[in-house]
Amino acid sequence: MSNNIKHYDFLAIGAGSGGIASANRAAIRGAKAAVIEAQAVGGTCVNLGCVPKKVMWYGAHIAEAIKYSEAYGFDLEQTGFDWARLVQNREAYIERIHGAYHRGFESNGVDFIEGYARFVDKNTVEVNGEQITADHIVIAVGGRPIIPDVPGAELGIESDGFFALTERPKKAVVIGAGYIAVEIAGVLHALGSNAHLLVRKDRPLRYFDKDLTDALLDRMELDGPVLHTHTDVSKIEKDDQGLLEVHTSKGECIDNVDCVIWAIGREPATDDIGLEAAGIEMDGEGFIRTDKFQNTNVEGVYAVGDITGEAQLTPVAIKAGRLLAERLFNPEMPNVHMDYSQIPTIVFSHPPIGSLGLSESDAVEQYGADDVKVYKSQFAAMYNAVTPHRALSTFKLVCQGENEKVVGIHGIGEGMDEILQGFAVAMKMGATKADFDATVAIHPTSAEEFVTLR
Ligand SMILES: Cc1cc2nc3c(=O)[nH]c(=O)nc-3n(C[C@H](O)[C@H](O)[C@H](O)COP(=O)(O)OP(=O)(O)OC[C@H]3O[C@@H](n4cnc5c(N)ncnc54)[C@H](O)[C@@H]3O)c2cc1C
Ligand SMILES: NC(=O)c1ccc[n+]([C@@H]2O[C@H](COP(=O)([O-])OP(=O)(O)OC[C@H]3O[C@@H](n4cnc5c(N)ncnc54)[C@H](O)[C@@H]3O)[C@@H](O)[C@H]2O)c1
Repeated sequence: MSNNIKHYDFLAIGAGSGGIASANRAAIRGAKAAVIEAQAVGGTCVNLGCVPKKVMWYGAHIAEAIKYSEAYGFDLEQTGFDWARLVQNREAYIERIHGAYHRGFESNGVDFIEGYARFVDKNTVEVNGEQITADHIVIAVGGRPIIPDVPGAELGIESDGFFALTERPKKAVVIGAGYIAVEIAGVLHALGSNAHLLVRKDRPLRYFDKDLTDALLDRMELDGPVLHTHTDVSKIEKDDQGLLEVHTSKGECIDNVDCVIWAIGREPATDDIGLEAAGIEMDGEGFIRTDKFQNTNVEGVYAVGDITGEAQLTPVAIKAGRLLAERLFNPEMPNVHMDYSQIPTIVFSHPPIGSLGLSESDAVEQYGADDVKVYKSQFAAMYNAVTPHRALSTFKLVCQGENEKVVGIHGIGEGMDEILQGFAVAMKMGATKADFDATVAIHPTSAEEFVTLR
C-alpha cells in the first residue's frame, strides 16, 4: 500500500448519531478510527432534528405556561415573542455541542475528516480527491426529507427549512401525519402561528395505539392546531401578494399562507455514495438492510442508523453503532448486537405521547383478545386541574397472559416525555401488572397512574 494513502482500522461515513458513536467507541477500544462528514458534525439529530426541535418545543411549553399562568395567580402582559432570538440562542447551543463533539474526538483519538465520501471499493473511499482505506467501514449517512411531486410543491419547505426560519410564520400549513408533522404543527400553533395540519387519513400517527391518537384528536379539537383530515394537497400556488394558496383534494383552498411545510417522510441518502463500486446492496427504497450484527452483504462493510430503515431514532443509531464497535474491537464482546425489540419512543406533541411495545390492537392480533387485558386511566393532570384548561391525560397498560406480563405501555399527557424511560426498564426486565401494583406510587404525579391502574 502506498504511504500517502491514509489507512484506518475503522472508518465511519457520516458524523451523525451512529457514525460518531461507533467511531468514538472503536477508538476507545484501541482502534485507529476516523469519521467523515460532509456537512455539520452531529448530523440530523443535533443540527436539523431532535435538538433544535426540542428547543422549539420547550419554547412552545413556555408559551403554554404563560397562557395558563393567570390561574396560578400571575398577572402577565406578554408584549411580544421574538422568534429570531429563540433561533439565535438555539443555534448558539448547537455550536457548543459541535465543540463538545470535537473535544470528544480529540480525547478519544478519532480523526475528523470534512468532505463527502464515496466508495471506490469495499475497503476504500474517496474524499476531496483523496483515497482513504479501512479494514472496517460503517455507512451512517442518514437520510433527508422528501418533497412530493405535486404542482407547486417547491413553494413549500421541509423540516430543514423549518429550522432555517428566522421569523414566525403568520399562517402555516403542515402536510404529513408522522412525528415531524405533528411536532412542527404543534410548536407553530403554540408559538402563535395560525397552524393547519393536513393528513390524508382520519388522524395523524395512525400506527400508535388508538386511545392515544383519540386523545390527541380531542386535544387538537380543544386547543389546536387546526386538523384537516382526509385531505391531500393537489397543488400550491402563489397569489399576487406572494402568499401561498394550498389547494386540497376536497376542493378547498387554504389561502394567505406564508409557510407550507412538507413532513411526509424521509428518504435514505444512498443514491450518490458509490455503493455499486463496493458491491453493497440496497433494498427497493434505497435503505441498506443489515443482519442483526449490522453486517451488509459485503464483508467488512456495515450500516447503522436511519440508513438501515430500522426504527429511525437517535438512541437506536447510537446503540447500534457502539455495539458494532464493541463487537469488532472488544474481544470480550465478540457476539454483541443491537436488540431492536421494545424501543421506547416519544412524540413531542402537545401534550407529549409516549409509547413502548404493543398497541392494544397489535396485542390482540398477536395473542388473541382472550389473552390480552388492558388497564386504562383518563384523568386531568394536576397541572391543568387548577386552570380552566381541563384537558385529560390518557395512560394505559397492555398486558398479556395469565400472569399479565406488560407488553405495551402508552400514554399521552403532561410529563409523559420524562415518565416513559423508567418504565421501559421495568418492561425490558419482563415486569407484570403485579410488579407495577407492588410498586409504591409517587404522589402527586401523573406517573403514579401507571402503578395504580385498576
Ligand atoms: C425534525 C426531526 C426531529 C427528530 N426528532 C427526534 C427525536 O426527538 N428523537 C429521536 O430519537 N430522533 C429524532 N429524529 C431522528 C434522528 O435525528 C435520526 O434517527 C438520527 O439522526 C439518525 O442518525 P444517523 O447517524 O443514522 O444519521 P444522521 O444523523 O442523519 O447523520 C448522517 C450524517 O451523514 C452525513 N453524510 C451523508 N452522506 C455523506 C457522505 N457521503 N459523506 C460524508 N458524510 C455524509 C450527513 O451530512 C449527516 O451529517 C428526528 C429527525 C428529524 C428530521
Ligand atoms: N420524537 C421523535 O423521536 C422523532 C421526531 C421526529 C422524527 N423522528 C423520526 O424521524 C422519522 C421521520 O419522520 P417523519 O415524520 O418525516 O416520517 P414518518 O414516516 O413518521 O411520517 C410520514 C407521514 O407522512 C405521510 N405521508 C406520506 N406521503 C404523504 C403525502 N404525499 N401527503 C401527505 N402525507 C404523506 C405518511 O402517511 C406518514 O404518516 C420518524 O419515523 C421517526 O423515526 C422521531
